[in-house]
Amino acid sequence: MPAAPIKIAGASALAAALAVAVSRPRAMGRLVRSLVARAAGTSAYAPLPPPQKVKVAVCQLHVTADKAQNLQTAKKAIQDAAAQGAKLVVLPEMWNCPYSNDSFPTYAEDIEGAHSISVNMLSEAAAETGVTLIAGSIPERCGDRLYNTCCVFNSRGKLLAKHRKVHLFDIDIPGKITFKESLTLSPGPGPTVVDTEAGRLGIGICYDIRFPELAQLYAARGCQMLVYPGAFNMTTGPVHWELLARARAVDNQIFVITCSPARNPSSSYQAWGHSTVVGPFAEILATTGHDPTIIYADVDYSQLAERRANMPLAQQKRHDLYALLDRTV
Ligand SMILES: NC(=O)CCC(=O)C(=O)O
Repeated sequence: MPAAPIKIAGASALAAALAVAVSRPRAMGRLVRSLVARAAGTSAYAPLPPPQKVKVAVCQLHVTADKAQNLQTAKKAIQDAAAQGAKLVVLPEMWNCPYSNDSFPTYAEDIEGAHSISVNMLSEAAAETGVTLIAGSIPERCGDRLYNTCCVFNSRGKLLAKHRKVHLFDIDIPGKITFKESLTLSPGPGPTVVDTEAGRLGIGICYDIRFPELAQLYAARGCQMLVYPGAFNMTTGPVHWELLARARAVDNQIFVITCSPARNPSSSYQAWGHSTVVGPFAEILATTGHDPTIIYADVDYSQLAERRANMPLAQQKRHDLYALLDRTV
């Protein structure tokens, strides 16, 4: 049997490198760094967007069983936030459907296809208003699988990235809350770092916030802010929601946004609400209760360098001590 042809990704890259080396030596440096990073299995570090202040808007939306109404609500919130000067707008987890395993398959859309009414509305709204949009999440259908997926759009309405929730919310606290996302949803393949006009962002969805390693990885990749659309519940929400957001912020000296749906008494799942923006000293920059609202915060990325100079935790880490091995004498 003839051997299968081997695709050598490096071959075309080498040809490109030679052409660039001759005509543009500085671009050559960037290309080499990206090839080295690729060979090392890491992603190439694009230069960070310049330090900037960003007005963020966190939209705590009233979500109902009426999808068309949910789309209207989200669109109006994006427009209102932009009218207030926000440059980064965040929507909650599952803003286009009730948070239930019965609803996910019914409301799911093929995000990559041309006919996703949610994606089309989001893209148009981002372009019309000129905001960077972290579009909460919606149920995504891809082949025979469903995902809990967050789409990120730039200010021209281009889909920059999509994060599929990597840690599914399977919980059983008898008498309080039992929910199993894994009955209908599949976990996403991995982390999502996205360079936007509003900074380098690391995306997680709700339960993802419970896993500090994901946040650490984002911080190590140069993210300036972690954004978690979420819908905590009435049992864990009061105790853990703000604690987790502040923990991710203080551990990584980074900005954190959480964005929940408003509480809807007629829904089977009662969301905790309390959307919040946290600064890199774990300080609350903006927060709210459980009603529908938009909260705003002025995020100043220069505070990252300041806080990290005050306490250079990343340099002080004792990586030599943290392997998960017990020391034997
Ligand atoms: N939608 C979710 O992932 C909910 C997570 C949650 O409530 C928690 O306690 O964690």
